[in-house]
Amino acid sequence: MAALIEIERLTKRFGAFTAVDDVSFAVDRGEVVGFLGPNGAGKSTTMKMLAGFVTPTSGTARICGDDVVDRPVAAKRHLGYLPEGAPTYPEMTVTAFLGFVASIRGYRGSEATDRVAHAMGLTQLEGVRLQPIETLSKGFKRRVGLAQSLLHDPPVLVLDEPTDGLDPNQKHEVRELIRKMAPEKAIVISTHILEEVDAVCTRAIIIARGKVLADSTPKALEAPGRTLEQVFRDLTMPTPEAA
Ligand SMILES: Nc1ncnc2c1ncn2[C@@H]1O[C@H](COP(=O)(O)OP(=O)(O)OP(=O)(O)O)[C@@H](O)[C@H]1O
Repeated sequence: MAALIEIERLTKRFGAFTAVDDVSFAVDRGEVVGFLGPNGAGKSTTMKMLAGFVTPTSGTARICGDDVVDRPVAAKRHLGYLPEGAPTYPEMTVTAFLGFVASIRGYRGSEATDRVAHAMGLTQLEGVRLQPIETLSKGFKRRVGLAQSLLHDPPVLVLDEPTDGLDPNQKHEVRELIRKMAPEKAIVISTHILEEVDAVCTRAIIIARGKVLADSTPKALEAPGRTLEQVFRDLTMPTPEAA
């Protein structure tokens, strides 16, 4: 069976600058891929192309077999996407925003209400359900973003720094949630927290200057006797000649 995420030779250029350079990888059900790289490596741009927010310059991306450019609506149906930053519509309450997302996803009546309640439960948002999103702390805003990505229980999740801004307890909760969902889904998370990779990821892809430099299990990358941080630095620190 084909992988749930299939990326082939994906490239994005902004003018003369190549942000994502010939990136290929596939993600199967049950895998949690940690997408790592220094600032500006091309992680968010790759995720935005998967989510259909940025059009690739060349190459292809498919979600559950649907090409994100040729079949954008079908591809988005299979996908939960957490973008960087906070959700839009800051003046909406949490319940109203998630209700709006449920209606866009095609749910009506009690099914919509149940979906919203379930997503709020997974992300522990019940206590702030009637608060406008703009009045929430950074961590709560992040969880609203996560809740909208999970609402339709998609088989593929693309989460751009899901634990950014969360306190240690919430980080733990979100990692547990990702671990719990993992067997049923293909998940890609970008992160700067290397312990997170050890904690939740079955595989790590390291990218720098738009190119994939490593793609392996965290264990294999670390062996023998190296930490993931050392591997990350060795691969991504600019050499004096390149600088
Ligand atoms: N719309 C755009 N126009 C021009 N350049 C862009 C645009 N979007 C991204 N870039 C550039 O592409 C490069 C990759 O950016 P991207 O946001 O994908 O990196 P990242 O790996 O997610 O970084 P970070 O870890 O800082 O979030 C950066 O140099 C960025 O400035």
